[in-house]
Amino acid sequence: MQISAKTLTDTYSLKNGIKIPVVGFGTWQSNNGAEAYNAVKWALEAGYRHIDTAAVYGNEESVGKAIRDSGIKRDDLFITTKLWNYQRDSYEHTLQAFGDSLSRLGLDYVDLYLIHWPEPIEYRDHWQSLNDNSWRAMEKIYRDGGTRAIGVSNFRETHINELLKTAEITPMVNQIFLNPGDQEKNLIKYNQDHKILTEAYSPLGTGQLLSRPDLKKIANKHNVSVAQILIRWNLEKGYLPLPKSTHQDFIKNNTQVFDFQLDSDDHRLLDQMDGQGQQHTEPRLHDFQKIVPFLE
Ligand SMILES: NC(=O)C1=CN([C@@H]2O[C@H](COP(=O)(O)OP(=O)(O)OC[C@H]3O[C@@H](n4cnc5c(N)ncnc54)[C@H](OP(=O)(O)O)[C@@H]3O)[C@@H](O)[C@H]2O)C=CC1
Ligand SMILES: O=C1CO[C@H](CO)[C@@H](O)[C@@H]1O
Repeated sequence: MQISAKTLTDTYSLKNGIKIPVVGFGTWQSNNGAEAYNAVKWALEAGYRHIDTAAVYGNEESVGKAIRDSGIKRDDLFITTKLWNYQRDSYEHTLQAFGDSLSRLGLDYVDLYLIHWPEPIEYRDHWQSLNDNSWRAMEKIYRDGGTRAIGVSNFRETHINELLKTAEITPMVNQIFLNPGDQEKNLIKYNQDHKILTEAYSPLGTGQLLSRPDLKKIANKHNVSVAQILIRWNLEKGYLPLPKSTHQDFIKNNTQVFDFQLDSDDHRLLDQMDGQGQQHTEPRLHDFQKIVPFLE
């Protein structure tokens, strides 16, 4: 399918008019230090201008340093970070968590700030009020210019419906697990109806989709990699993929998604993959407490 984007710097528009580059670079499981630093450095060299991180990834310092060292004008970059569960038991803690993320990144503002998960296990019995409090703080951060857009991640229809009952500013983005194996058609329609841009996390299924023979067949037909097919599928659907890699050759390969297009046979095969393989799941939060000591 033809798409209007021709490069990584082409953009979608959020409902508040802010432009967001059509592909973002993922950084989960890129360790703070040389790994995350080099990955972001290579991504920026390869042409990415949109970087996705999160407090819980533990790498905001290295991500921020690579951004600052790149010499690229801040205005030309789009940086997302996310509010982690443990830091959002109150309005004040959300404000504090945001300030901590900004200092770790070494930036004056971010472009997008997301609530990372709607229903942290510990707060399950009162997730509505938890989200209301965090969202009020997100609105303040937005109004104060700390972020150019606000949104949510892993929210289902019910979570957004609840949020909309009290929100003064409505979410601009919903970042969800999305790839041909889990196509989330209803949630995407809901996002579209509410002018919420859908961002696709784990577009390569955290690497698990890359060895599928049916995808390899499509990739071979176009003489590209499976990763390129999956990123291109997202773009042709109008979503915003966030592929991650720590290898310079993969990082470059994943940018080359504008010189070929999927045909109707490919789309039919890709559509049939819905529901096959890994599906959206909620993590056990305790696992993350151990790996990110500064958030405990
Ligand atoms: N909001 C949320 O709750 C979540 C958000 N995310 C965001 O989405 C991003 C992407 O999702 P993620 O689950 O990390 O993984 P992806 O689906 O992007 O897959 C990444 C894996 O694919 C490998 N890979 C990447 N490109 C290639 C290639 N061209 N050839 C071969 N292998 C390749 C990587 O290898 P290697 O790294 O070794 O190079 C890595 O193992 C995250 O990094 C994060 O920013 C992810 C999960 C949850
Ligand atoms: O962004 C994230 C990285 O992946 C984790 C899943 O294992 C998520 O919990 C988290 O939201």
